[in-house]
Amino acid sequence: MDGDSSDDDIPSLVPETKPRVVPGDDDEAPELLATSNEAPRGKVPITIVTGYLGAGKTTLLNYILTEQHGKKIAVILNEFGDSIDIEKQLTISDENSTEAKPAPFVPLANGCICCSVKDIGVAAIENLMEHQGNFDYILLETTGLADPGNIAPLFWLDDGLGSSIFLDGIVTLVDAKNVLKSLDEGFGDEAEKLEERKHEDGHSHEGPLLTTAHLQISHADVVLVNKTDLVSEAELQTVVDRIRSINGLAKIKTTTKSQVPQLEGLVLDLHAYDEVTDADLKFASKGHSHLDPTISTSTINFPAITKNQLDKFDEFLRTILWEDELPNSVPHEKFEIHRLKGRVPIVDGEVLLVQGVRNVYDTTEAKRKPSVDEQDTEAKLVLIGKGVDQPGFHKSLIATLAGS
Ligand SMILES: Nc1nc2c(ncn2[C@@H]2O[C@H](COP(=O)(O)OP(=O)(O)OP(=O)(O)O)[C@@H](O)[C@H]2O)c(=O)[nH]1
Ligand SMILES: [Zn+2]
Repeated sequence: MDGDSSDDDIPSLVPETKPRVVPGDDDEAPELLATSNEAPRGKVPITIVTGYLGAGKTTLLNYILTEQHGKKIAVILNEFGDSIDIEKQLTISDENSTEAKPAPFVPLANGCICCSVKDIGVAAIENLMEHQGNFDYILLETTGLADPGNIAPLFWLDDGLGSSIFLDGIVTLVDAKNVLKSLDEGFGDEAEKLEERKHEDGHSHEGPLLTTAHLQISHADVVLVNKTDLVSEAELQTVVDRIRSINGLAKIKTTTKSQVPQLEGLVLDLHAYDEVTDADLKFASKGHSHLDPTISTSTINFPAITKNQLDKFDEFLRTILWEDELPNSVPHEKFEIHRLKGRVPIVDGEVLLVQGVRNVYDTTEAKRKPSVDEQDTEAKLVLIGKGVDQPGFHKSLIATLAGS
């Protein structure tokens, strides 16, 4: 397959500067955004809080706004008056202030500031950034129907907002009582739309339903299974197992009233888009249940690659992420990748870390740990999505690396 692939387009995988690659429109040459390889110091981290209608997102943010956690957090709620409690806080804060309200940002007693906007648009965040110094963390609640895969690249990419903000991770709230139904049928209007679409297309054999609930779980770095008070132990376990089978990489915690046992690592400072630890990937590779017919997690294990194979490895990533194809014409069923993480040791070199969300991906080199053990010779690529558990992935990767 070397024939028509133009070598000029292959981004360097030996990053003095970190390549961040975005596919252009179909006929455009891909755009390559160079960024510095430094930790995102000086940038404000943002955690996206997503989850289905009524799952407990606002309850979580409310909880954080009133907790004493010693952090200055800016909370952006996507709907004004979304929660009565927040409204109350807004009112109280306004009363305390003598000035005309410089809406929409309201300082709260514990050092947080709160903003309520209809649109989670870029403008709200730019407005917020003018308050820089007043806070050191941003939490953003998306609407219940949001697809986090579309939002994440907004903050992950280095142009525009990404220069002052970095994406720390995605937290998905799940309603323990309703999530299984949402996964099987969609939710309310969505169920009807999905049903309609099926009829319009005339594809009754389209395969299993991909709902918003799937998208929110497959992109999550942390899943909080909330409303545990409404289900039995056994039901809760079923829910957790189903979520685990969809997303083998996410941390899963159960909560009532969105009361997370700790913020650090569960809502804040997730580092989901910069670190790729061996432990994360090992965990993901364990489960092979197929409890969900639509989305699953799959791991490709392969030997460490050589420096000469870096371009080939990148070709593999580009082909699966941008073209939804397996290179080397390996036959396959249709697939769709939502999230990707990998650790790929380079023989006599560093370890390549790979991050992907939908068709955007990023590679960085991490220093090898001094101890030489198994993780230095084994590479792992974890894929979350539709149809990612086909043996063709492994076959195609090995063939591509071999350069045939
Ligand atoms: N029983 C029970 N109710 C809960 C729990 N957590 C939240 N609720 C209630 O569920 C309702 C919805 O919670 P919200 O926090 O507004 O949910 P949301 O995800 O922000 O909802 P939308 O913004 O409408 O998508 C509220 O009435 C909450 O009080 C819980 O653990 N158990
Ligand atoms: Zn809400």
